[in-house]
Amino acid sequence: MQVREELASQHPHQLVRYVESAQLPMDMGTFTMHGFVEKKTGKEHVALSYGEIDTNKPVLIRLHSECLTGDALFSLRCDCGFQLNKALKNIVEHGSGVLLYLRQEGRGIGLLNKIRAYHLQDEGADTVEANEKLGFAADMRSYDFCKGILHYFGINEVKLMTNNPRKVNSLTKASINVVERVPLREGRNPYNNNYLNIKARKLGHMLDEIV
Ligand SMILES: Nc1nc2c(ncn2[C@@H]2O[C@H](COP(=O)(O)OP(=O)(O)OP(=O)(O)O)[C@@H](O)[C@H]2O)c(=O)[nH]1
Ligand SMILES: [Zn+2]
Repeated sequence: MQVREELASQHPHQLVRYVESAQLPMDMGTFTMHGFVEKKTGKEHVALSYGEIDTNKPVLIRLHSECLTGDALFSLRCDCGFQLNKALKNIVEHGSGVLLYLRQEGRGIGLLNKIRAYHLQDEGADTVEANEKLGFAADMRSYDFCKGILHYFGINEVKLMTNNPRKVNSLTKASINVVERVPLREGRNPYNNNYLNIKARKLGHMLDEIV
C-alpha cells in the first residue's frame, strides 16, 4: 500500500526527461519516434506513436521490452519479434496508439547475461532457473517510469497489449487506468514452445499451454 501511494504521488517529470521527436517511416506506416531518458538509470527509451492520440478515450498501447535477438536478429527462441510486429500492426489497424520500446534487455539482466542464460538453457535449465543460477531474479524489470512517458502524451487510460500480469499491475499501481488487456499471442514455434509454457507456468503469463 505504501509503495502504491509513493508511486501515485511521484510526479511524472521526476521519472523521465523528454529529448526529441522525429518521423519513423516503416513498411506498415509512418510512426513518430519520441526519445526519453529515464532519470533513475540514465537509460534511453523510445515511444513510437501513430495517428492522433485522443486522450479522452483509452489509448491502445504496448510496453515492449528490448530483445535484440528477437526484435532485430530474427531469433525463434522467444516470441518478442512476432509480438513487436503484431503490436505495431494492431496500432496501425486501430488508427492510433503508442508503443513504448523499453531498454530492458533480457528481462532487465542485459544482453551479455541473456547470452549466459541462453547457454544454461542450451544445457537444460528453463528460462527462470537460468536467471536464478546467474544470481538474478526471474524478472528484474520495473515499469514505474512508463508513467512519465505516458504523461508526455497526456495518457491516463489505456488498452494494454500484453499477456503479462505484472505489466497490468505495475501500470495500475502507477495510477494508469488499464481498462482492457488485449492478448498478444504470436509466434509460437518449436524453438520457443517450452519457453512460452514456462512463462505461463512460472511467471503467470496468460498464454494457453501447448505441450
Ligand atoms: N533473462 C532472459 N530474458 C529473456 C529470455 N527470453 C526473452 N527474454 C527477454 O524477455 C523480455 C520479453 O519482454 P516482453 O516482450 O515485454 O514480454 P513479456 O514480459 O513476456 O510480456 P508480454 O507483454 O506478454 O509480451 C525481453 O526483454 C527479452 O529480451 C530468456 O530466456 N532469459
Ligand atoms: Zn525475445
